[in-house]
Amino acid sequence: MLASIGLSLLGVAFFALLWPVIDFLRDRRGLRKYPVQNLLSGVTTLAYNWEIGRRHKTLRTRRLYEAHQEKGPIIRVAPDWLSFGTAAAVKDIYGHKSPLLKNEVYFALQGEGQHLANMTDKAAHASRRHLVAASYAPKNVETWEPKIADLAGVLVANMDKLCTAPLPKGLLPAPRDLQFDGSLWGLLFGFEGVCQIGLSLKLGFIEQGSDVFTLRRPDGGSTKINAIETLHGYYGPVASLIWDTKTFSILKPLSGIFSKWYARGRQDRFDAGEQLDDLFQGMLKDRRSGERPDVNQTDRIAEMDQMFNGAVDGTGSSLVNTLYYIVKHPEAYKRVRAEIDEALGPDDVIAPWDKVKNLPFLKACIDEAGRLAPGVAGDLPRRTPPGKDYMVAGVAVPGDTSVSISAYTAQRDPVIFPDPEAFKPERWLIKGDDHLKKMLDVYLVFTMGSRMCMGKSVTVLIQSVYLATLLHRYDFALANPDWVLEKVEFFNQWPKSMPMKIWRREWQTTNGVSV
Ligand code: HEM
Repeated sequence: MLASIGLSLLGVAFFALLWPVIDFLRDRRGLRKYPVQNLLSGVTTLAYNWEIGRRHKTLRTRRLYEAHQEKGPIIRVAPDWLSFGTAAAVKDIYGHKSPLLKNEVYFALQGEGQHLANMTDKAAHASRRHLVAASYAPKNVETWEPKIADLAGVLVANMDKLCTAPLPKGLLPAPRDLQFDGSLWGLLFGFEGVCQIGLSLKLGFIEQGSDVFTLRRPDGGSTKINAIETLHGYYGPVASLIWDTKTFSILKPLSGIFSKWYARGRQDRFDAGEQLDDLFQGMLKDRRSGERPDVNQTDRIAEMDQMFNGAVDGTGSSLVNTLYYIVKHPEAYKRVRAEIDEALGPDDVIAPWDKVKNLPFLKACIDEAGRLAPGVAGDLPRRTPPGKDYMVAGVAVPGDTSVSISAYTAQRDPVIFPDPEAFKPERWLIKGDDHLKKMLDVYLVFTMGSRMCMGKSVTVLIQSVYLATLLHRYDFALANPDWVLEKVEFFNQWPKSMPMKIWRREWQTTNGVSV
């Protein structure tokens, strides 16, 4: 009896292992002609999980980019998934007119509720987007700015304490002077800034200089957590497992665990009659009709999950990367500083939005840092419509196949971005032809089309105020000119520590007194 059960199990296991190989050999989709990313990419999606999860000295998006350089413009990254390597694919996959839907990975990401980024039904997505559009509208910057200005004030008070003596020209900072961790403060500011605009949630990260937060548990008790560390600890395994949508279900019960607690706190404030001007408010009370909208609490929790992922990570890592590239490139540093100094007076301690919202070179630095190091680095797979071929970059892709091009790769296409590895903010300021349009047409940091990021105005405000405030008041130096910022990448890119020397600039105030 036992022997026959054993044999049956062996048979099932053998078939389960063999079937993908048979399927690969049958090649019903005709994808075998494309080079594979690794030996198993044509056979099992686990090959993709492996690429995400494995430790390697080169980051995953970089490896994929290099694989495209070596193997060609189309690579099979999973049995039914093609990765593209030329910017020509961007519009076909993500553009306004693209009929492609998000692929099944986004289904897998749906826990009990759905958020905008993982909704796959077009009508439901359009209706949710319409509902929250008024909350995200750029005109709300006026209500968001005081929150960010207050935060920047606390930041400055802390930065002043980290300042060391000015660095004499031509010298390197002493190791003991590398007091400012540009990654830590950037991530903290991004997280706190987004939470204040999104949820009116004051975390106290900038006051305390750490991500420790006390969560109120549903049972009335409280738990201290390292918020950023905890989220990254969760999203690391998620990003590695999610692609194998069946295996991922074991992690699903964990999704939303913290968002539930944050959402409860926000809901309590609403129930107590507080009318807060934040992004969450629109899901509690329709900003147009004043009615209670058709969004349940599980969906609100899901929206928060999305915020604690791309929104805080994207903003935090942009702050870190832009400061890194500026400080590393003396010419850009000088130019952006001159631009900021011209816009702000010596008495402007916190950069007012009104004075920094139209600084072309600062904006170019942010865009260029995003081009080289997109915070949301992972592939955003879309599915071709079933039953017919779909053209991507001039190539017929069979129906019901996943396709993607990572922002990291698209934004290094040398046809659109000559000298692609160089940090050249000035490329965004070239005038006179359709050069800028060509670059924007393939700029994928926020993706594009109907699924484009809704939080761009939020993050642009946070980034402009943070960077202009810091660059106006302080000087920075990395350990040495060759120092390189390291990162961890799962789905988003997380910068590792960036020790810098920080010191107060000296300049003349209007009444001639040096401050
Ligand atoms: C530099 C910062 C940011 C980056 C790089 C970024 C990037 C992205 C990307 C790539 C997507 C598309 C995801 C996909 O297709 O799977 C997205 C969607 C989204 N982002 Fe952002 N994001 C940033 C900041 C924010 C902020 C601050 C918020 C809100 C507070 C936000 C809210 C959203 C929402 C709601 C969506 C879903 C849009 C939809 O599918 O309709 N993002 N973001």
